[in-house]
Amino acid sequence: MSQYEQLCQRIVNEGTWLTNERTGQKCLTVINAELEYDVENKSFPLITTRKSFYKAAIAELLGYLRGYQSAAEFRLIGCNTWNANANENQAWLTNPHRKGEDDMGRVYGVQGRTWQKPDGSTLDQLAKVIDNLSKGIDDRGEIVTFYNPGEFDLGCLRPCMHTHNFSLLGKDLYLTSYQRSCDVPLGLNFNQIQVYIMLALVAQITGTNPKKAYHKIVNAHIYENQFELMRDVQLTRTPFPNPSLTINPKITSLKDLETWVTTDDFMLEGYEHHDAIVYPFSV
Ligand SMILES: Nc1nc(=O)c2c([nH]1)NC[C@@H]1CN(c3ccc(C(=O)N[C@@H](CCC(=O)O)C(=O)O)cc3)CN21
Ligand SMILES: O=c1ccn([C@H]2C[C@H](O)[C@@H](COP(=O)(O)O)O2)c(=O)[nH]1
Repeated sequence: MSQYEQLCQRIVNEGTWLTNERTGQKCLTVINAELEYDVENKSFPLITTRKSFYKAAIAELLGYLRGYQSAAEFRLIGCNTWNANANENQAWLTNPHRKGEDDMGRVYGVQGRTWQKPDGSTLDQLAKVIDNLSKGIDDRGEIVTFYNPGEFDLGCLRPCMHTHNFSLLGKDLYLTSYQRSCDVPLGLNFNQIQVYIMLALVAQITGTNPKKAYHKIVNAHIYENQFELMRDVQLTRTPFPNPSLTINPKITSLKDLETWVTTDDFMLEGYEHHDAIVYPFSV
């Protein structure tokens, strides 16, 4: 079993059923999961016990790095994951801060690229980190955080994977990413790809060597309408070895990421997988 399936099995064996008020669903839940990705050896953590639509996960990350605020911008680059939270969640639809169709509000990349300061100016957390790492500097606060409790009412959802903390040891780059809440059948399929690529990409554009990425999850859950598919279908399958991912070496700056990079600049080799499983999504 790979670490992903081990976590799924642990939830099935040891989880506690909790009712989630926001979605009205019960979730089988465990607390504290720690995953590790070997970026140095290009072992790409892609789910193999079902087909992964990994390009959408890469597009979602690109949208965060660009500071997108609209589900329409995400759709244009091949990612449909924000349509429901932007347009179908009742609490957000009636929120006076919502700026109309597809607006997600001040979530994720909006915080990462334009954190509002008290004087009315904004702070670009990602640019600061990339600038420092490019100069070989780690001030022990190379952090990009999307978690801004003072602005939760300005966004459609609180960020789940909320903080990325980089560390430099000489030329070697590490990443520790923190996630408060994880939909293991759907969200984690995307989030593990994103943590891996976040380290690989930032290393590439800062001229450092990617080593390991550490992914720390607090609340890891399976929704009740996903449970049987997970236990009786996905967990009965044997995983294939991890595929490997190559990133276009022409990507060398944050500007490149903001302007011309697409999901075609991420090339996958050796992806063997079982059939697709369509898990229900709770808004
Ligand atoms: N309940 C819930 N779970 C999540 O994982 C989640 C949210 N809400 N809200 C915000 C984002 C949106 N995310 C999503 C949303 C949908 C898929 C999804 O449907 N994935 C499909 C394939 C999607 C495709 O074809 O592009 C899958 O089978 O993995 C994944 C992540 C992750 N986040
Ligand atoms: O990147 C993401 C974004 C969201 N999720 C999941 C985790 C939860 O199931 C929902 C968010 O609901 P909250 O009530 O705000 O916790 O979305 C994810 O796994 N990964």
